[in-house]
Parts: sequence; structure tokens; C-alpha cells
Amino acid sequence: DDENNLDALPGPPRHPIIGCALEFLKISPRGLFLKMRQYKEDYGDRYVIKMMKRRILHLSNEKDIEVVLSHSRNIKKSKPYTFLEAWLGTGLLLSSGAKWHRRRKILTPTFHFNILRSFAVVMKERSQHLVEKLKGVEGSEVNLLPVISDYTLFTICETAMGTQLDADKSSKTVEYKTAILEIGNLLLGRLTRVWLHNEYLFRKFPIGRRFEDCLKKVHSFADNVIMERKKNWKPGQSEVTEDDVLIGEKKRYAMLDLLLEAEAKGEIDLEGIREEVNTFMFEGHDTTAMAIVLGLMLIADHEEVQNRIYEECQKVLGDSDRTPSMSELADMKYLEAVIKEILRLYPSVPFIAREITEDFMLDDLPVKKGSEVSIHIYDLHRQPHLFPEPDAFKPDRFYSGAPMHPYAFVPFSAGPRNCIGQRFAMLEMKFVISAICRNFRLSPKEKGYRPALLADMLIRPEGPIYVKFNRR
Ligand code: HEM
Repeated sequence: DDENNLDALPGPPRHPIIGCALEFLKISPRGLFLKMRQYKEDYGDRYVIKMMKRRILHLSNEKDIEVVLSHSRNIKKSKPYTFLEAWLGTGLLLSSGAKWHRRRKILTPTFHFNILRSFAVVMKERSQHLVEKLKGVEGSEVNLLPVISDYTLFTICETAMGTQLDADKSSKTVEYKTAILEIGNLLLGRLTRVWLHNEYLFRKFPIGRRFEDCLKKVHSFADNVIMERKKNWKPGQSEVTEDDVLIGEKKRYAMLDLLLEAEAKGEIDLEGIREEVNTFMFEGHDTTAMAIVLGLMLIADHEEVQNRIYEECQKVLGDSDRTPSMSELADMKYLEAVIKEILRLYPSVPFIAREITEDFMLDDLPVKKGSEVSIHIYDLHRQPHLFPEPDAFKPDRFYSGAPMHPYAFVPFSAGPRNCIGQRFAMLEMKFVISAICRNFRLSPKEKGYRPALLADMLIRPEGPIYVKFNRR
């Protein structure tokens, strides 16, 4: 085992050969979440965990995070992400090097403003459906996650693949939806059981076989959609022209159409399309669902925040009950501040991790190739020197326009590997939260309740969250 500068940093006790591995034996998802918070208390915002030969540098201060995230070549993802590879292949989220650069270039236009306008039509309709659904359960305590997951899953499915999951209740669609939701739980089960990290052992256990089964269903559904869409697709059909800006909302693109366009130009093959469609389905539904669920919980608990969102909607839209346009949503600055404050307290992706492929300096600390770096967005966002009273929900932090360190708030990451779906996600959250606050007064089941959180690739509450919706 080589000498390494990182060994001089603080961290949990390291034993010969195994390092800190004993700390993590038999740990529950809840235990792991608490342990990571405790380490930050004990060892500060730059510490090291050694696991066998692996050295993982944990960071939660804005200056270090800026150096890592803005590095143009240290963009390789580290170990925990490989569990996703069987599902997503090496699509945009997991690829690195030249392949990542190529894909990022092909996919960037997918989130171009004009195309977002077409996605906005779907979001508008979906948020209206959701409001109607909530009217049906008015006054009762609603378990948010199942309702909101349907909303985000249906939205991403229609925008990514052009398929309406709820229009057709065939066994294939139900199977797809159930399998996608189950994969999330199986991944969590694997992440927190160290012995299941080994690929061979994982496949031997029932959890591994179940995972395999779900993957088959998800892949076969996506493959069918891709082939169907390809059959009816003609070159040039999904090129965005200036006319589309004028007719705007009439055309409906799916992300898949733009990938088929790239295929016709020889930029990507069918396997690549499959990777990217699966990547969008994964990245595009649970992330937004968690933010909306935890956000509605916070809004329900803060009547003054609800009232200000409502008043802002009234100011922008007057008494008409139509849904807002994209530019009207852009004018809702208070709503935007609320969403940012939600993502500060509950960043859907609580940490990200890199494998270092090129030596670099972290201020005065050399970090060698082969080390790993974990960036704790959750802890960064609760640093008291950046956000006084860090646990309090105060949207005015983002409304006042006070300057902030550019890497103090990074729910979508930052730098070259930031979230490509960031504007899509913000738009989706604005549609749904404004639609809900215009129609309902929200109240919590229990005032001041905050759920216990679990350590996972996404932030996850331990139990259900209930909110009551009463019509305004
Ligand atoms: C609240 C919602 C969301 C949050 C908080 C979020 C957050 C993030 C973060 C932190 C990353 C960086 C991951 C890393 O470095 O390992 C990321 C990457 C990514 N996100 Fe999002 N995301 C959200 C929604 C979406 C949506 C709706 C889509 C697609 C429609 C999407 C697609 C992606 C993709 C493809 C990447 C990989 C980009 C790359 O490596 O080039 N995300 N997201």
C-alpha cells in the first residue's frame, strides 16, 4: 500500500489492511445516513475513509467542491454508480472520457428551450390531472409518494419516449411501472449490504435474481417503444425549425425522436439510444418525485409560504383559471426561491462521487490518481456559514438576491458534469407546485414533522409523508 498524503487527514479509525471497513458492517440505510452526518461533526468538512486499498476523500465545503466539480478531466464516476450499469449501460450518467463528450454533445439540444416548450405541454396536462385527482381525495390525509411518483413517472415517460403510461392499462405498462419502482428498492438493499457489492454474490442471492427479472421487463418495454417509434419515424421529422417556435405548443417531441435523428446521422446506434432512454427514465422521475414530496411537506407546514405562492400566481395570472405559460412561470420569482430552498434542504441527489483519473491539487493538498472523492451536497447545503439557521425553511434566502458563493448551492451539481435535465426539472416542479397551491390549502398531518432520512443514491424519507389538501 503506497504512501499517500490523504492518510494524514482525519477520519474514522483505520485498521491495518481492512481500513475502516468494520464501521460499515451490518449498517442499516438509516444508520449509514446518521453515520455520515456524525463523521462531518467529528472530522470536519475534509476527511478520509479508507476501505481496504481504497481511499475516499469526503468533502462538504464550497471551496474544495468548486475545485473538484470544475475540473474538466476528473469526470469519471466511482464505485457506487457501477450498480446502475446493468440497467443504464454506459449512457450519459455513467460514461466517461470521449464517449461521455460525444453523448453530451448529442443530447444537449434535447433540452433546448424550444423543445422544453413541447415538454411543457405534457407537464401542464399532467399537473392538471394531478389537481383533479387531489380534488377527489380532498380533506383526507394523502400519502404523497405514490401519487407524486405517478405524476413524475408519467411525465418523463411521455416526454422521453412519447408513451402515455396511464392511457393504456395493459399488463406490459403496469409491469413496467412496477418494475421501475421496484428497481429503486432493490438498489437500496444492495447499497447497504457490503457483501452484495460483489457482482457474483449479488446474482446468487434472491435480491440479485429479482433485480435481473425487473431489468428484463424494463429493457424489453423500452426496446419495444424504441422500435415502434422508429417504425413510424422519418428523417427530418424532429428537427426543430423557427416555425416550431411560432406554432410552439402544437408539436410534441419525445427525447427519443431526437435520438432517432442522431441515429440517422450516424452519431449514435440503437444500443446507444437504449442506454440514453433508460438513463432519462432513471434520472428523470425519482429525483423530481423526492423534491416534490419533501417540498409539499415543507409548504404544508408553512402557511405564509403557501399564501405568498398563491398571491404570486394571482398577480401573474389574475383571476383566470388557465395554467401558466413558460414565461409566466419564469416571472414567478418567489416560487423559484421556494423550490431552491426545498432543494437546499433536501437535495434529491445527496452526494456524488468521482474516481480521480488525473493528479490534482486541492488547495495545498495533492490528490493522487486512483483516489475517490465524495461530495456531500446535503452537508454543504447545511453549512451554517453559508446558510445561517441551516435547518430552517426560509425561501427568502433565495428571494433577497443576496450574493452567494457559486458552489454553495449545487443541487444539480455544477461544472462540466452538471445535470443536463436541470431546466426540465425546475419547470416540472414549477408547474406542479403552482397548480397545487392555486387550488388547495395544504396542511400537515402533524405540525413540524420531519421524516428520518435514509442513505441511498437519492434522498429518501424512511416512512410515508401525509398532507391534507383543502380546496381554496
Ligand atoms: C430535482 C430534480 C433533479 C436533481 C436534483 C438532479 C440532480 C442531478 C445531479 C446532482 C447530477 C450529477 C450526478 C453526478 O455527478 O453523479 C445529475 C446528472 C444528470 N441528470 Fe439530473 N437531476 C434532476 C432531474 C433530472 C431530470 C428531470 C433529468 C432528465 C430529464 C435528469 C438527467 C440527468 C442526466 C442525464 C445526468 C447525467 C449528466 C452527465 O453526466 O452529463 N436529471 N442530476
